[in-house]
Amino acid sequence: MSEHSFDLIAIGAGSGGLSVAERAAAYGKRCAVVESRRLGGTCVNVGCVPKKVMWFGAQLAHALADARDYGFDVTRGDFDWNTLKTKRDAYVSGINAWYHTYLADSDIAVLSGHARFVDAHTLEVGGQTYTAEHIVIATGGEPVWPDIPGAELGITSDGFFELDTLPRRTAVVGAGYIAVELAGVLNALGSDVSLFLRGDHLLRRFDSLLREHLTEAMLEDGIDILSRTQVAQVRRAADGTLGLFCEQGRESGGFDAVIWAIGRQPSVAGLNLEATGVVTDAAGYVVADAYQNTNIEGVYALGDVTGRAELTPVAIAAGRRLADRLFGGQPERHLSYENIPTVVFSHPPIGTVGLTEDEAREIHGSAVKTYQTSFTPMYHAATERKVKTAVKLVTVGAKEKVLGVHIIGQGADEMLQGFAVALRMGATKRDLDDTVAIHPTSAEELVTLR
Ligand SMILES: Cc1cc2nc3c(=O)[nH]c(=O)nc-3n(C[C@H](O)[C@H](O)[C@H](O)COP(=O)(O)OP(=O)(O)OC[C@H]3O[C@@H](n4cnc5c(N)ncnc54)[C@H](O)[C@@H]3O)c2cc1C
Ligand SMILES: NC(=O)c1ccc[n+]([C@@H]2O[C@H](COP(=O)([O-])OP(=O)(O)OC[C@H]3O[C@@H](n4cnc5c(N)ncnc54)[C@H](O)[C@@H]3O)[C@@H](O)[C@H]2O)c1
Repeated sequence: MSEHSFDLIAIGAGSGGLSVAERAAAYGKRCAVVESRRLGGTCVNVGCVPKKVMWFGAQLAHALADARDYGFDVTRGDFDWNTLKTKRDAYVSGINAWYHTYLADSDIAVLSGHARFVDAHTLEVGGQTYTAEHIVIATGGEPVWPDIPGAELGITSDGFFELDTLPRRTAVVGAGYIAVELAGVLNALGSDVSLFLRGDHLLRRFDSLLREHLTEAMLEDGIDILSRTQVAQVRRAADGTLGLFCEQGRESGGFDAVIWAIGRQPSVAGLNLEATGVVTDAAGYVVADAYQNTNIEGVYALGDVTGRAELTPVAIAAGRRLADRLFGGQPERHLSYENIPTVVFSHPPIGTVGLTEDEAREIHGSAVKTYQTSFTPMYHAATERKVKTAVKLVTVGAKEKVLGVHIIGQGADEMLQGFAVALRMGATKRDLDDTVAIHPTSAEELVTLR
């Protein structure tokens, strides 16, 4: 095999591309990843990792507010954005560097540059051609910018991670994961945040219990939530601040930053997919079947570029399973996209897996039974600030098989994983009831629901 010929090339060294190449290499295959930017992709550089560091900072800000109630003589004092940003960026750079060493140690070639298909088995990167029997499109996605006058005055989540100072006033536009998470972080760290929703609710696809509790908590934290407000224009005022002009005639000014969090789109520009005949859908996502096959033999797609459950562990799981299937003698191995647990790192966090109540009722009608409770967790017994926790179980049939577990509240992020295992194994309400509670915790409410 020449140095330009591989068993497998992954385009994109993000969660998906790295995992498929890593697993394929473990089977003794000759692999390469192509990356035009930094190793690690969205999650490591402008996604989960730096976001979670900021979320920890925000959690600490909330804890500082509670500390006096626990007897500590502390005042909030100044917050130095630069300290947090510098430590966060150093942590991310450390992961980038670790990947370089790890890939070299794993005998996985890194081809730096933008990949462009020449044909289904040939790529051009930096003027050089490379061939592989198997090519995996794992190019991920990028933020959507609105097509309105003044859009360029705002930033996206990528720009959020470049901010050198904490904006005094921030407008966040959107209602999904990113809008909710960034609004929560900025607010906790001291920015005056307004959240502009196009529709009525944030996190539209989530269970209503989660939506309602989060809205209440965000309002309580001082975030201004403007629903049914479609931003039509951004203008810079004479004092340098930004103003939003909305279709509904509303105007809102004085912002130091406007963050577009209105969704993401697949990164397929410049890939020259036409040379392969690989089919994309109307939104540009690469169409892949349950086995990550595209319509062209030897070309696969996984992760965000396929538009399904855009989460890091999903891209990783799809990549590993694809390598197991191609090289590990497991011809049926593939990822089930059902019952994928997910956490929104809001304040408080949300953990959710399975069907929402509305989805379950649509499928199973009156066979659905739900259990729910809402309470003030013990942590807040001593604090003036009260943030509620709420849980809901969605079950079906006489055996009350659990179809959905929905949690919002302190610790929900760490609570969910085990319940996701139970749901995957087909747990019933009785199984939860028969599990002895852990006391005193919030999680015990899920095994004591009546
Ligand atoms: C702000 C934010 C927060 C998030 N938080 C979470 C979270 O908490 N938990 C979670 O599970 N998920 C989170 N996600 C989602 C997660 O980051 C993605 O689902 C995950 O990174 C997808 O992995 P991927 O491999 O499909 O794509 P990516 O990680 O996007 O990797 C694709 C890579 O391909 C490269 N590339 C693209 N085109 C080419 C080309 N033609 N040639 C060479 N290289 C190319 C890109 O530079 C990129 O590095 C978050 C996302 C964002 C934006
Ligand atoms: N904690 C996590 O795991 C996490 C965190 C961040 C992102 N992600 C992943 O990344 C994906 C993308 O996140 P996202 O927040 O960009 O997308 P999203 O799809 O979750 O939300 C996009 C939001 O923008 C709104 N919107 C769309 N066009 C608009 C417009 N013109 N004006 C106003 N609002 C508009 C939509 O109604 C929606 O609420 C998520 O779906 C998720 O899979 C995961």
